[in-house]
Amino acid sequence: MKKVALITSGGDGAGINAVIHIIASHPDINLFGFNGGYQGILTSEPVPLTREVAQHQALGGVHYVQTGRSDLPYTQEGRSKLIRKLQSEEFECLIVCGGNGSQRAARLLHDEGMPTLFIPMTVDNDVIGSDYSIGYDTALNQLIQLLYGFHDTAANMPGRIFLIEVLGGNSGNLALESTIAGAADLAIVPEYSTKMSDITRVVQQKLAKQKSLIIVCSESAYENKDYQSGQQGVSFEIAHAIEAATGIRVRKSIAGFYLRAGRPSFRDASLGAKIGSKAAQCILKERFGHMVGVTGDQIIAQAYQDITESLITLSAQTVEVAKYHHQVISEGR
Ligand SMILES: Nc1ncnc2c1ncn2[C@@H]1O[C@H](COP(=O)(O)OP(=O)(O)OP(=O)(O)O)[C@@H](O)[C@H]1O
Ligand SMILES: O=P(O)(O)OC[C@H]1O[C@](O)(CO)[C@@H](O)[C@@H]1O
Repeated sequence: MKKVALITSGGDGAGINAVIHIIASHPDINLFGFNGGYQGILTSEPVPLTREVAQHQALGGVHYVQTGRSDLPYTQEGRSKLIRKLQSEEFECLIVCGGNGSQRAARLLHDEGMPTLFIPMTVDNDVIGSDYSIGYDTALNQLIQLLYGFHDTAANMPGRIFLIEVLGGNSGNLALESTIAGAADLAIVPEYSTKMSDITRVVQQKLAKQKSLIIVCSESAYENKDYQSGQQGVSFEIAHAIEAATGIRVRKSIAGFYLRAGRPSFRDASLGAKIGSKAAQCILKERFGHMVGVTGDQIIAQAYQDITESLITLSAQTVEVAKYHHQVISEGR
């Protein structure tokens, strides 16, 4: 029997229960969850995640274990405390599910003596070395539902400008993908121009040809690139500039945290089950120090040392489509 600990860390992501359900159901794995991310390893009691506990909640929107953010793993002292605690309870491995920050911490812990496995889970879809992170597709599905509504009201009351700010951290993934799938008119993303003069110029060009506009902006689309993680409200600055340039009041909406929640989409549930299965295999083979992520349509266990720190980019094909339909501002840079 393998005694294994699991945390979720960073923001929540629909579909992670599908991962955990498969691992928890394995007869040779004794799985325990700590609530509250890394900090929870020190401050909470391990919760047994058995087949019985996991049953019927694989598609649930409430995680088997609660997630969290903490400063603990940033210091050597904090990491040593975590390792001592996990080793004193004879855990053979710690599974960390989270975004790229959690990924860094999982690797540090592994390098410092606590075997870890990492599973990408974030609506930002910006984990290094994985094409996909659990939760991303569900968030996009939530966004497209929202865009149905914007199209309807825009058609019912022409002449309006709608601006929707979305989560995504430093990545424009959510904003750009929802723009092209949701037939929005413009995406304002940190990877492309966020200069107010470019934005207002493109808005005016578009308004010369159409009555209403649906614009999606990423929460990090600040003109001066001065975005702090989790900060919201850039849409108010952008709206102000558009109003000054066009004289049209901008109808603003922030598509906030519900994007991270809800029942998983088919893609998240399906990839979740497959990632869970691959993670279980890694545990049984004691193949630790790996990320169980997605490359193309394959679930791959990749050794940490083979994951190169690289700039996370938007999908080239998405960018090509967005540029072709003038849905992203590439001029002015
Ligand atoms: N550079 C780092 N070194 C050590 N630990 C880190 C580092 N970055 C993040 N962590 C740990 O991982 C936790 C989660 O990181 P972070 O808040 O960046 O979210 P994330 O994993 O990137 O997920 P999300 O995409 O949902 O924000 C932090 O609270 C901290 O405990
Ligand atoms: O929930 P918090 O801690 O405010 O974090 C918000 C951040 O988390 C994310 O939702 C990722 O989980 C980012 O898109 C966002 O910037």
